[in-house]
Amino acid sequence: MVEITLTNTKTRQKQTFTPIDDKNVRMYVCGPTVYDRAHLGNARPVVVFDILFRLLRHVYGVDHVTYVRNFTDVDDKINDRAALTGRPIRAITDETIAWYHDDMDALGALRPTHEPRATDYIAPMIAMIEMLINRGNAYVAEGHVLFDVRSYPEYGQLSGRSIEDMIAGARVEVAPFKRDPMDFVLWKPSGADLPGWDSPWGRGRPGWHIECSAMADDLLGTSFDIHAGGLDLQFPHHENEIAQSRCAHPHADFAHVWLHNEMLLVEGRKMSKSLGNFFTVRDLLDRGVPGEVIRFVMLMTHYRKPMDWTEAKATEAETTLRKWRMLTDGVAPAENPSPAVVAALADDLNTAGAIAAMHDLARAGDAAGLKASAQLLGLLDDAGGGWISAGPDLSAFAERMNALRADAKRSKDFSAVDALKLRLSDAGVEVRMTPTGVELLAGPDFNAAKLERV
Ligand SMILES: Nc1ncnc2c1ncn2[C@@H]1O[C@H](COP(=O)(O)OP(=O)(O)OP(=O)(O)O)[C@@H](O)[C@H]1O
Ligand SMILES: [Zn+2]
Repeated sequence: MVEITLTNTKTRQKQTFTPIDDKNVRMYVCGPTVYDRAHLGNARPVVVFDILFRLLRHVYGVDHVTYVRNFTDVDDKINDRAALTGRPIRAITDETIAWYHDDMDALGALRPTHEPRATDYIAPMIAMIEMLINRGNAYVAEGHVLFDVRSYPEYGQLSGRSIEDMIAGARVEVAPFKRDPMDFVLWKPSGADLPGWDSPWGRGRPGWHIECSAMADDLLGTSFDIHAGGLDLQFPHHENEIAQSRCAHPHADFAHVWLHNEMLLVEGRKMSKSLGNFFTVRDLLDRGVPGEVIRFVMLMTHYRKPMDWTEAKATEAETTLRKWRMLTDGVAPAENPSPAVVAALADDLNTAGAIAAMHDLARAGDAAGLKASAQLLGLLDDAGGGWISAGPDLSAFAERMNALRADAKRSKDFSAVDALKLRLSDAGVEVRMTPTGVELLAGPDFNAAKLERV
């Protein structure tokens, strides 16, 4: 069996991955808060952990991996959006979830096994909060229920900070009813104009952190293998999830391995909705950047390193994919992906290493091996609609060439034909004259940017 190593944020070490139950490997990834289109930064964890999902399915079997990624469909950002637009909350969340599916499908991400909506899990959240109150880890104050961080001595271990450091470093809301500034909300009261559910503490709604704890517990159990998300969630979100789940189930250990992807940056800063420095996945797709290219660009950087989106990377990705498509067109994939590619992925998801190994396969002319390996990474998939085809559409250029040739035959001046031929071949397009007309073919040096200027 392939040995997988992963960098566990909890231990700060690269460790051999050993599932609790190799017949059911379980992973949870924090999903989006659904009030707006996903930006390119939001797509990074989706693509990165899709690779992990695919690798686990490859190693343990397609039916032996359970992947849960939630939708946070109750949140004050959603309430604000509803108030601003006058639209019903459910219309906003349904529409955003449909967009999310469209956009992430376009990136070739497999749908997780379960995609729970937080609002379908209010009862388990209330049950967990009651448990925390009963065990002395939470208290009721002014219609709120708060988690008492001082009741959990291990609080801060995931991010490796003391409570004092965290107070100093975080902009915590110091509500008068909190015993400690780090205490966080499990439940809060809802006025008549806000979504709310009946609870032992009156009509209200859950805090964000308890949502993930309750959904993970319900769908994966109290101890499971992997919990993942963006690095921006490590503190406080994941720290709080651990505190809630470990206190509610003291004999279980919640997630064994914690994985965090680094951020997608724009000029050195995290791409984020709040900073306003974002563009959406849909913006790129609508501009004609294929989802496969976006996916490839994400995979060019290791998930634990920050990355930028650049046009140069997109061009490099597109050129490589075209080359590989041409090489593998009509070729059946090998039975197994190349061991070098699998080994790179198994080494803490070294996707850049996997790409390098695929370049080696391409150079060696192993088209079947390349195709099987690329498909393990969700690339060169025959099914993907709107993805890069085997070659560019050159029909307009062929027409232009045929028209010029017809003119030239009459005028006996072939200079315009020759000039076009030269520009096409400079863009990597082979020009073949046949008795029935001209045939154009993108060669291995095909360059889309140059073709645009022909
Ligand atoms: N710039 C980024 N790079 C990588 N991952 C990101 C980035 N921004 C958000 N994420 C991740 O996207 C996922 C969805 O998170 P969420 O819907 O809460 O986004 P968000 O935090 O609201 O976005 P923003 O920070 O822009 O408001 C999380 O796993 C989060 O870590
Ligand atoms: Zn979460």
